[in-house]
Order: sequence, then structure tokens, then C-alpha cells
Amino acid sequence: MQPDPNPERFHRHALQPEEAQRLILEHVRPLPVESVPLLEAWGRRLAEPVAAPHPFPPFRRSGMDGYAVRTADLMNAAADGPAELIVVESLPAGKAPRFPLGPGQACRIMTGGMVPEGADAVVMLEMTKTEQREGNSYVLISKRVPAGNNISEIGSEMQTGARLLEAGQLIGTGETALLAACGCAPVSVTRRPRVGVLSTGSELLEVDEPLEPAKIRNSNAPMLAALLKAAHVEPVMLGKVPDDIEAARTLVEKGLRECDLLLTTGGVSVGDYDVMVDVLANWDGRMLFNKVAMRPGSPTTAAVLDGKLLIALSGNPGACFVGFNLFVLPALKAMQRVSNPYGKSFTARLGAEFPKVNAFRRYIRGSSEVRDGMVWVTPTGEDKSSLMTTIVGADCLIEIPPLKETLEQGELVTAWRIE
Ligand SMILES: Nc1nc2c(c(=O)[nH]1)N[C@H]1C(S)=C(S)[C@@H](COP(=O)(O)OP(=O)(O)OC[C@H]3O[C@@H](n4cnc5c(N)ncnc54)[C@H](O)[C@@H]3O)O[C@H]1N2
Ligand code: MOO
Ligand SMILES: [Mg+2]
Repeated sequence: MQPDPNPERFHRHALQPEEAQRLILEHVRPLPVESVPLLEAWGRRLAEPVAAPHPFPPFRRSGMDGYAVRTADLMNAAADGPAELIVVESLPAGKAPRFPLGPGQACRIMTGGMVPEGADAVVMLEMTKTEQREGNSYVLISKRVPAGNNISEIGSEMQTGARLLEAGQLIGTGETALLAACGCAPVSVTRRPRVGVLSTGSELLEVDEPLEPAKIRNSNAPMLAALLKAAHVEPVMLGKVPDDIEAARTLVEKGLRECDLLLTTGGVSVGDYDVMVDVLANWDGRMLFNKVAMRPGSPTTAAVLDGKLLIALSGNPGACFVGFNLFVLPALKAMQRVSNPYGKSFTARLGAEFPKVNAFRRYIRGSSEVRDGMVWVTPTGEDKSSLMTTIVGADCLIEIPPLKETLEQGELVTAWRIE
């Protein structure tokens, strides 16, 4: 098969990365909402904000094992003249007090126990002595304590109506604890995005196939699956197609029917067999862009068909990785109702000089470390979009602006966290 040379391929309008991101986000549709049991909610994203339905703690709670007292009774307590209080009740956690505490009285209370009315402090057990006399129990306290001592007031952690979690927030450890404490079960989450992964390229072998002349194993599809799993999204593996327009079109259309978002790799540049270019040149969908003013990943392409997004990533592994972080991750977040789905940047010092002259902005795979109280970011290796070895150990993308001269070691740069 020899595709017709298409002069349009050579006339592309390059968008700035921010414009390309914005265009993608404009075409994202939030996915439906579903309810899941709390223990299945970890790694999902909340469909709606969560506010505290009641104060927490919901009662005045002891923070220590000891005695609930009235501080007025301890006014004259001293080592040589301890206050002596009669113990009227024992309050394990979970038991409501039967009566309020009167003057001269104390309650034995455990951590997590409900402090009785009238008491305004808890004295820890180690600061007390007890005595038994005539069938009664007395506690001796030889030191004053301030009012409020060892008591968590009602609502001291959260008041009724306090906004605790946002729509789109990833449910992790702390979120799970809060949802449980607030009785939010089942949890309202966005359905997990179904993301198709399709590789193009006649040179691609399966991972378990032996090498053959001119062939390589498909590494982008497993890499994208790993990236999706790291984002708590289940990939739908659609396999690979050779550089054949009809075969590619069939699988692209099937992928878009079955998935919420389709990712393809390869075939987006100007080569004779760059099959995605031909699929997208003649189909019912709408092209959003087919060039981004960045390296790697300049031929990254995006399109929509029937309201669903196709992000056609470059075949070069490094460019595929960068394209996923810059364009796919924000889309996945927006599909799951994250209000600010963009990546997070930070300012750091460049760990090694960057001598390359750039017409386009570059996103270099880098690793970050704190040295002498400063964050430093250093490229993980040579900046070539064909390399996979530089993806290993990368925890950020170092942004290098278009430059005519070397960027020196130690200069301040922007870096983007790889999540
Ligand atoms: N004349 C020009 N040539 C190229 C240009 C250009 O502007 N003019 N752009 C270069 C840039 S930049 C990039 S990036 C690549 C983009 O290539 P494609 O997205 O079209 O990808 P392919 O041609 O299919 O493959 C490129 C490269 O990646 C390997 N590859 C592809 N798929 C996989 C996979 N699933 N796993 C591992 N490796 C894969 C493929 O074998 C090629 O080596 O184009 C430049 N060329
Ligand atoms: O845009 Mo490409 O990924 O630099 O080689
Ligand atoms: Mg190509």
C-alpha cells in the first residue's frame, strides 16, 4: 500500500502547548456518576463535593485516659494538699454519661470517652492517685490544670457544613477516613474512564515475539497501560495495526465506539506510511490540532468524533510519554470532574547545563532532588524523543523555553511534576 502524498501534511499550524491543552479540555464531557461501597472507592474520584453532615467530634471527647473533673475543684490543689474528689462513674469510650458532674466529683474516663456535662478538663491518669474508703473511690490530684485540658470540643476538627472534599478529588487515605467518619457510604464517584490504547506501525512485534530484522517490540502500548494504571484508569487494550489505512480506520472507529477516550501511538508525522494522518484526513470527525510548538511530541494530534476525543500520540516513546502527561492526564481528570485538571509546576535550579538551541519549547525528562535547601532538576539523560531509558527515574518534566543560547547549570527553570 502506498498512500497518496498529501500536501496538507506539510502545512500544519503549530499551537502552543497551552492552546492545545485548552482545546482538548473544551471537548471533554464529564462521565456519568455511580455509587460504590466505601471500600471500593479508593483510587476513584468524587463526583460531588463533600461537606461535614455533623460536627466532629460529635461530642466532647477525652483525649486521655484519666479523670474528668471541674477545674474549679482544683483551685487549691498542691503537692502538699491535693484536691480529693469522689469518683462517681466510669466512662469507657462508647458509653454516654448518666449524669452531669457536680462540685467535688470526678469521673474515671478513657481516651475517646464522652466528657460529662459540668466537667471542663481531663487529668491524665499518671497525674493522679486513688484511694478507697468506706466503699467509695476517691481521686487525689496535686496540680491545677487549665480548663479544656485534654478535651476535644464538639466540632473542633470540623463544623457542620464545613467543605471537606472537592468534586474530582482522588479518594486516597485521608479522604477514605473522612468519608467513613461522615457516614458517606456508598460514595458517589465518576465512572472510571474507559480508555482505548491502539498502536500503529508495521514494525511492531508483540512483547513475547523474538526480534526480526527491521522490527521492534511494541513498548508504547504497555507504557500507556502503565501510565493509565498509575492514574487509576483501566486501559482497554485494542492491539496494534500495521500501517494500513483501512485497518487503522476500522480499529480507530471501533475504539471510539467502545471507549470514552482513544489513545493511538505512531503515524502522525509526515512519513509516507504515517497512517493516522490519512485516517484523520478523511473521516467524519473533526481535527482539533495536528502540531504543537513543543519537543518532543510536535506532531501530537487531537480530534473528536461524536463528542469523543481521540488523542494521537507520537510513536517515539519519549514523545508519547510527554504527550500523555501534557494532554491525556488533564483530559482524564476533567472527565472525572477535576475543576483544575492541569499539571502542577514548581520552580527549581537546573542541575546540568542545557546546550541545545531550540526553536520550540522543550519538555525534558528529569529527576528532582533537594540540595542545600533548594530543589534541583537534572535531565535523566540525553534529550531524544526516541529514548525510553530516560523515562526510567523521571519524576518531572523540565521546561526549557525556546532559546538561542545555552541554559547554564543553576539557572531557575519551571518543572512539571509527573504524577
Ligand atoms: N521529515 C520529518 N520527519 C519527522 C518529523 C518531521 O517533522 N519531519 N518529525 C519527527 C518527530 S519530531 C517525531 S516525534 C516523529 C513522529 O513519528 P510518528 O508519530 O509518525 O511515529 P512513527 O513514524 O510511527 O514512529 C516513530 C518512531 O517510533 C517508533 N514507534 C512507533 N510506535 C511504537 C511503539 N508502539 N512502541 C515503540 N516504538 C514505537 C517507530 O518505530 C519509530 O522509530 O517523526 C519524526 N519524523
Ligand atoms: O516532536 Mo519529536 O517527539 O521531537 O521527535
Ligand atoms: Mg512517522
